[in-house]
Amino acid sequence: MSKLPLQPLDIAREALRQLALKRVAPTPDNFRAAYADISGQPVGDFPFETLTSIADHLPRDTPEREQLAARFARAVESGNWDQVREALGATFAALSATRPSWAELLRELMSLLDTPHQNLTRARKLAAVDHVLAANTANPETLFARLSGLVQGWQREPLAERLNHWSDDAADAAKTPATERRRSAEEPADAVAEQPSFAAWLALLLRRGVAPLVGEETALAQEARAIADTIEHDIDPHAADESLGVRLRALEAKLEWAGEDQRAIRASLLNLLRLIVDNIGELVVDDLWLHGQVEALGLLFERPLDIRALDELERRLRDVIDKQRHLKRQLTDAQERLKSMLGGFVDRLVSLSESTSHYHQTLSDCAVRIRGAGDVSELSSVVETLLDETRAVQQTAQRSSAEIGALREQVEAANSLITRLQRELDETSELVRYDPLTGVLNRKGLDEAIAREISRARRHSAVLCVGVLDLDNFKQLNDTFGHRTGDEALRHLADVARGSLRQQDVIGRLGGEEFLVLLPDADVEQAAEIMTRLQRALTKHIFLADNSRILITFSAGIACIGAEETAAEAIDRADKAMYAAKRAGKNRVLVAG
Ligand SMILES: Nc1nc2c(ncn2[C@@H]2O[C@H](COP(=O)(O)OP(=O)(O)OP(=O)(O)O)[C@@H](O)[C@H]2O)c(=O)[nH]1
Repeated sequence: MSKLPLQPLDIAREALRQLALKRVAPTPDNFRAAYADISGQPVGDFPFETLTSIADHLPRDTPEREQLAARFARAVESGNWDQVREALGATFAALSATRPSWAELLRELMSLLDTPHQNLTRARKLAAVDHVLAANTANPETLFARLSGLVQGWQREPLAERLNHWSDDAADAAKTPATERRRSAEEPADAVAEQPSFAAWLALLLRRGVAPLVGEETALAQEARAIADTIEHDIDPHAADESLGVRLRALEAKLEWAGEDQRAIRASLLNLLRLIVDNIGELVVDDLWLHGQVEALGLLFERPLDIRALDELERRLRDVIDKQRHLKRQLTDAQERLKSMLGGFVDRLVSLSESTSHYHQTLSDCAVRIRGAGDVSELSSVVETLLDETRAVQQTAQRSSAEIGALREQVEAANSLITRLQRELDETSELVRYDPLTGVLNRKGLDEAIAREISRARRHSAVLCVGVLDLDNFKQLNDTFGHRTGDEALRHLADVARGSLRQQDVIGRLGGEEFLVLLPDADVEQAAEIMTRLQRALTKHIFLADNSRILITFSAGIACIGAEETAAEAIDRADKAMYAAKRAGKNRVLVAG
């Protein structure tokens, strides 16, 4: 009778028994040697180390993967190629079975788009899909992986409590008698509770959408709420209701008129604002900073207006007004001083001309007296008069010249004081929110923007990332081309950033060649892509200095502000990632751990 070949499990058991009998420690090497001895396969031929390292790196994030990885590890440990082959076969079979098809992926994506999530709005989900599609057109495999990642992320998101999410009104409306009447005998009760009726939606739209939009206290809002009441309590939405239709049509017509009025008012207000800004531009003659601000205001008008743009407009206008007020005070002071100096000057001139005209008169009198003089004694009295008068005129002239000299010194001192104050105001610019060199926010402006964006993100349960960006080898650029070119390079970076960042992103200068970017509604991956796009933009818009083309690069670190984290902590993490990017060879973007 032929002996059956031993099974791997039997061999393994026997190998362990042998080791125990021989009192040899059951280390992996000793076990493999015993196993090989019993199975008759030589040890040296089998790449234990390589395969063990592969087994160690297999993913174990799901129970199924854990099982597959354990099976592969056991096969490697057995040193048996057949088992390894089988384990690999099983792994591949499981992989192809678990990967969904494109159709399945898209179906799941669309279904998740419409699923209400606690922390994700539909708009944000659509924006994420849009972003993934835009960034991965070239490679279908990457696109598949990124979309799958998105789907898996959404699947992990907590669901919104549907009725709360739709609002209490919708929940109430869904349970109105009208809805109850619609419920058919075989329809499960909770299906109706789950899905508010069309009427409930319409009522919600009127109450929560239309009424606040037209102003809560207006007659239009009252009418919208009254129709919502009717829909919720009195009307069977399936029955055609004439009077409701008439009221809705009337409301629609009034809304259209109100909309036109509001559009006209908005356009007039914008025109007024533009006029004011243009006017400020005309008034400001020689202040570079103010000119820059007014230009920036003009540019803001070019963009589609949203609440962020209006915020920015308001802040810049306030800065301009503050600065103008400050300058105006200084100019008024200086004017007053000049006026009083000129007054003194004119007084001196008047007294000088008075004394000289008196002198001229005396000279003519003396000439008459000289012509008519009968003796020397008469002449000597004339000479004495002449000498006295000449001395008096000389003294007045000397006094006037000394006083005019002093006045001139005072005017010069006042002038240089004004120039110094003006320069200090521009240089420190801590009074305002913008960096005078680059036009982006300064630290003060950044602090305000961070506070604003954090509260906005927390209000909307949205993500907010920060990026710290530091120009590479800037000292070398300064040393080679001069400080002025260095300044131009900073300005160039700010200009390119303004063109490349999204409208909602905010950039500010932390100091020197270091900048901070706030990236609302972007997760770390999107934030890193936005910064990488800025790097590419810098290679497209090359910096020109003295006919040299200089490639400006930067290193950046990204961090998303955690729910329990302060902005300073996140910026600190981004800063560390930026330094890691420098150490890793510069010109790269790293995400903070
Ligand atoms: N032109 C100009 N230079 C500045 C300004 N602020 C700081 N700097 C210069 O920026 C340089 C920064 O040098 P480093 O800190 O050594 O940085 P780096 O040369 O960019 O080196 P890495 O950061 O390691 O790539 C210094 O020479 C500063 O004098 C500025 O407003 N204008």
